[in-house]
Amino acid sequence: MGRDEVALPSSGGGGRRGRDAEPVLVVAMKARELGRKGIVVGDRVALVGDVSGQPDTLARIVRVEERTSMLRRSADDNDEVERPVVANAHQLVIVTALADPPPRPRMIDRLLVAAFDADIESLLCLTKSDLAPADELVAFYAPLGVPYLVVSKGGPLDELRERLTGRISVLVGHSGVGKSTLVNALVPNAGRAVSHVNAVTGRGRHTSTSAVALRLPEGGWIIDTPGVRSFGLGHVAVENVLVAFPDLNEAAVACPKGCTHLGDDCALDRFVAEGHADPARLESLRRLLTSREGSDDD
Ligand SMILES: Nc1nc2c(ncn2[C@@H]2O[C@H](COP(=O)(O)OP(=O)(O)OP(=O)(O)O)[C@@H](O)[C@H]2O)c(=O)[nH]1
Ligand SMILES: [Zn+2]
Repeated sequence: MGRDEVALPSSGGGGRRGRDAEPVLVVAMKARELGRKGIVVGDRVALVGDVSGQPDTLARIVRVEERTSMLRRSADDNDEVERPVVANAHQLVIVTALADPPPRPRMIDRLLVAAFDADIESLLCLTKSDLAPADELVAFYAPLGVPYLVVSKGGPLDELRERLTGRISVLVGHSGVGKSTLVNALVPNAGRAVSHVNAVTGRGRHTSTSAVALRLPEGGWIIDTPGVRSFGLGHVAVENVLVAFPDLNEAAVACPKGCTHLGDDCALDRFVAEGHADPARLESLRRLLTSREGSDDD
């Protein structure tokens, strides 16, 4: 049976001191009444029992509050069974090195699709700016309007901090991109504040994925997803990508039923040719739609 760590808001409630204080971490297990309902990192839960957080105490999770968002992935692109990754996140921070390792635009595209599908914001965090310029990558993503930040080891992080404060942010990035460097700079004492939360899915079975929630000193959480190396997108419907393109979405009513928006009979081509939308936007939309197919860890 899984045990989860739950952070209690520190006593003092809404007051300033309350917000800045360290939360109490309570070890809790899912109550039987919850049945098959899974609990994922970021979930807000109701506890009963011993919530003192003292060693060897155990509380029970009796309720999972309604989620404001759910970042999901599927095992692979042919699998339509979606698996929850993080609940209630506000943004997905895609950490990409500008060099060493080189950027992988297809992976970035796929992560953006997952964020669109979850209806959460994205932020491109471009690291290792001492090794390569950001211009090319930034230009590539400009039509999508995704905000970005350029950082380097030892450099200022004010802007990033500002975007993270008071929010729940999921950090994703491949090995070596500098994610740990970033996390250590953002959360001094990361070791102490670490909250290991096991993702429990489906029938109470543990997945191999475990995420780590770290509380930011300024308020807010960053959720590191070390086990999530790839994001299968088999569960993402075309419509869920298209809604992120309001400038094109309306024109799609003229498309044939079940249009993939990739073929010759797609109405979006004419819409753009007639000057109603930016061709670069359609190109980006199609790139994202295409990124959902094929191998997912490229
Ligand atoms: N030149 C340069 N090197 C950096 C920068 N940030 C991190 N590194 C180096 O890149 C290497 C990988 O950094 P990590 O922070 O461990 O990367 P990670 O993404 O956490 O990688 P994993 O731990 O494998 O998941 C280390 O040798 C860092 O010192 C940077 O801005 N510039
Ligand atoms: Zn179409």
